[in-house]
Amino acid sequence: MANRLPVDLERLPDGTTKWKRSPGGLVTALEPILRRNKGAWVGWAGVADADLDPVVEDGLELYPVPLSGAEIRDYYEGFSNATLWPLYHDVIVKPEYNRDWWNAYVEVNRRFAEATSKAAAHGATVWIQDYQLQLVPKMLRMLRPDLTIGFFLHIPFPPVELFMQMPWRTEIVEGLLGADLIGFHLPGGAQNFLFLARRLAGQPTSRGNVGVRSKLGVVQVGFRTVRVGAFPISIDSGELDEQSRSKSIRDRARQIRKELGNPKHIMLGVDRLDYTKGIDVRLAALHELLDEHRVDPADTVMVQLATPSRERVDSYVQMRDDIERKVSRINGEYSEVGRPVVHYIHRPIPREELIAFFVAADVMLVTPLRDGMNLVAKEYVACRSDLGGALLLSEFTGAAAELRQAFLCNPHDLDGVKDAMEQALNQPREDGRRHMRALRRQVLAHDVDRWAKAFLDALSHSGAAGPALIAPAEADEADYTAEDN
Ligand SMILES: O=P(O)(O)OC[C@H]1O[C@H](O[C@H]2O[C@H](CO)[C@@H](O)[C@H](O)[C@H]2O)[C@H](O)[C@@H](O)[C@@H]1O
Ligand SMILES: Nc1ccn([C@@H]2O[C@H](COP(=O)(O)OP(=O)(O)O)[C@@H](O)[C@H]2O)c(=O)n1
Repeated sequence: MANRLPVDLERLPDGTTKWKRSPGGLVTALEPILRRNKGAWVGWAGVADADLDPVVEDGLELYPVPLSGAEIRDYYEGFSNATLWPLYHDVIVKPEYNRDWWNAYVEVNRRFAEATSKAAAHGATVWIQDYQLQLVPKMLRMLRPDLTIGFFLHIPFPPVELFMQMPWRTEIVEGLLGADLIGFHLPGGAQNFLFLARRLAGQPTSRGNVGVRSKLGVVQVGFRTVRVGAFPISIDSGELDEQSRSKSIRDRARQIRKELGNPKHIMLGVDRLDYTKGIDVRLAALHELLDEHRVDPADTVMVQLATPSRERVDSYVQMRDDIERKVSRINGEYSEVGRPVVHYIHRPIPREELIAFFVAADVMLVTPLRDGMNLVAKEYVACRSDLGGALLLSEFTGAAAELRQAFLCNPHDLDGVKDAMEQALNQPREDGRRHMRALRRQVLAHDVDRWAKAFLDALSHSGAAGPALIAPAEADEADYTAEDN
């Protein structure tokens, strides 16, 4: 179950409807998993007031949950994306704490819990995805104690000092504790959560370090044991590797280079248009490198593919204006007629076209100020069987914990980003091949199947379905406390 179905319903001008792929990495990651495992997907169809019966679409069983226009405003755009999203992403913009939005969040979470309670067979396993649905685990457990419930958070779980701003912090922690297993991308998020479970919910927890896909943390909630772990998500890397080797993609990649004027260097950004992604940072870096004659506008091109996202949320409206102003300033100062330095596309791009761009690009720009994982970084690597290309990667992405051979940068340090960009543009070919080989080893070995298997194996060994992985009795008495620290 996730806020969005893997497809959005599109209403066409002639009154008919069709389904189209919905945006974001959560769908990229989960769609192939569900397809292979024959599960049902409960979620919103992406438009207001679509009260639809369950459907089978392209082999996937979908259970649409309706949202009214007011709920989209208050639950989705409001509490999910103007409160939780900025709070969990280091308060890059100021989170808004609005009581009406909170009430809508509770109400919609209840609707998701009820819809799932009706759809799930006796004793089924339910996997709840992401920050929009943090109250569902507890609500669903109350409705259906027979279920095994997992929860995975796709965005960062914030440091305790920031989470404590949340007026409904205890309700959220208690909501999550309804699950048998709570997964985060990184051990740090799991550890932040364990601290809050002690501090806010007053539950005893384990104190040792959480590992990656190992050494789960434990929260004792009455007679129930809730496990907490780190499971970095990934992509269907084998499939992408294969697709990117096809003749049609190779031909299209060559054609893209030609259409861009066969420049010496193509830099590429691929993101939802979101202030967390640091699109402004890479544009500022490029602008200064051009000013300092460290990048030559005659032989370098940047392409920014930006999927429209959350377009009615104020901070997104402002950010779009800022990005578009930066793009036109660079082009105004450095482009020639018919040869822009920055190509900016604010539309969704077909999947095959995107893969061809990955194959064509010499430097991939991934510069978020904060990102739970960032699947684009992994997709680029999976598409480079030729061992060409370079990845510029922000340290503040989940992906940076695994992709250590990238050109890592701190997006808050503009000089550092500029240096890393320049190095990536000019790296010697043999060094590039060595780095890309190592990156590919990581991404191809740790694919999305492995992620899902690690999570679901841990879930099947927990809660209603089996014995504790770390039995409370095994833990040192001193490891358990309900007091603050
Ligand atoms: O549904 P939207 O509001 O249009 O947003 C799209 C999705 O964005 C977020 O994706 C995250 O999940 C990725 C996969 O785990 C991860 O790589 C990335 O760092 C996250 O930002 C969001 O978490 C999803 O719920 C949204 O559907
Ligand atoms: N213009 C774009 C931008 C991203 N995407 C896809 O959207 C997903 C983004 O995932 P992500 O984990 O990097 O970031 P979020 O958008 O989930 O925060 C990737 O699978 C991209 O390939 C796209 O299809 N078209």
